[in-house]
Amino acid sequence: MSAEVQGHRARKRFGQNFLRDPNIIRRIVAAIDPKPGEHLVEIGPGLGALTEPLINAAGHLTAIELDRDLAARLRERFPEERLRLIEGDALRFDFATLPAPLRVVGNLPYNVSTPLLFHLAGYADRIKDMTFMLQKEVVERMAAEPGSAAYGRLSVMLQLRFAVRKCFDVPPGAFVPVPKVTSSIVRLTPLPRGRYEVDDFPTFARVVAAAFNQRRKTLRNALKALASAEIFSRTGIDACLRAEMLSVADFVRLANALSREKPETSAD
Ligand SMILES: C[S@@+](CC[C@H](N)C(=O)[O-])C[C@H]1O[C@@H](n2cnc3c(N)ncnc32)[C@H](O)[C@@H]1O
Repeated sequence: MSAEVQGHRARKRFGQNFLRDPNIIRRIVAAIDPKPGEHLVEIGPGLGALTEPLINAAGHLTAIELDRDLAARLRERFPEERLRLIEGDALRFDFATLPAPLRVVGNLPYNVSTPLLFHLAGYADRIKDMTFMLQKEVVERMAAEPGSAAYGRLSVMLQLRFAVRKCFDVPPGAFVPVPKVTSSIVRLTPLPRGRYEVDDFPTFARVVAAAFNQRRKTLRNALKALASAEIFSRTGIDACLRAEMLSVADFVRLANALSREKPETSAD
């Protein structure tokens, strides 16, 4: 049976685990360090454990909540001039409609955390930073370096645009209902413009996905359908390596060589 928290029945399908440990809440808010006048947006405010101290520090907050009951409660609790509440799915929300630079925060619903991170990565230009609580294992994959077992598609796709830093772990007992796994706080800060120049993003995404889809294979085999031997020799990337040995810069080089090789599509 699902747990009842402050008169609300926690919904598993919305990934609801509410923070209840005041020390952890204080540490998260201190890690975010909100300043008056900053544009903060919280994803999944829930019962407002982070929302209230964030509003107190920043003066105003935008929040996106999918659960109608929780949205109604938040509307009752906070006046509109303090909380702009958007009732809807953060996965479909156009973050370009909010003022930049944005500081994005949240104890994310774990069931949609990866697609949410990919969605938000598309707005990196408008983001000052993002501070999230996620499953520890996901945070380790986000921050992983080449050569480690945790390094994969998520690491490369996020590190293309952000510096990723794990802040601290949060034990299951800090939440109600108590989750099965440990969580971590992670900070993502957009990299300076021009750090990596990707010619064609879909090609980059395709190469990274294909390389890690068969991560035990060599690049030659995993990318058989995409990259010729000539591409490897031109980029100086050893085709006998596995994907996990390639840095983000290597993937960018490989993808750019491939997109430049594509036949020009004629206009007529
Ligand atoms: C892990 S709970 C965190 C709640 C609260 N921030 C806390 O720390 O106690 C995740 C919250 O995200 C909401 N949520 C789930 N999926 C969502 C989505 N796609 N868009 C926006 N909010 C979502 C849930 O209803 C829930 O309130």
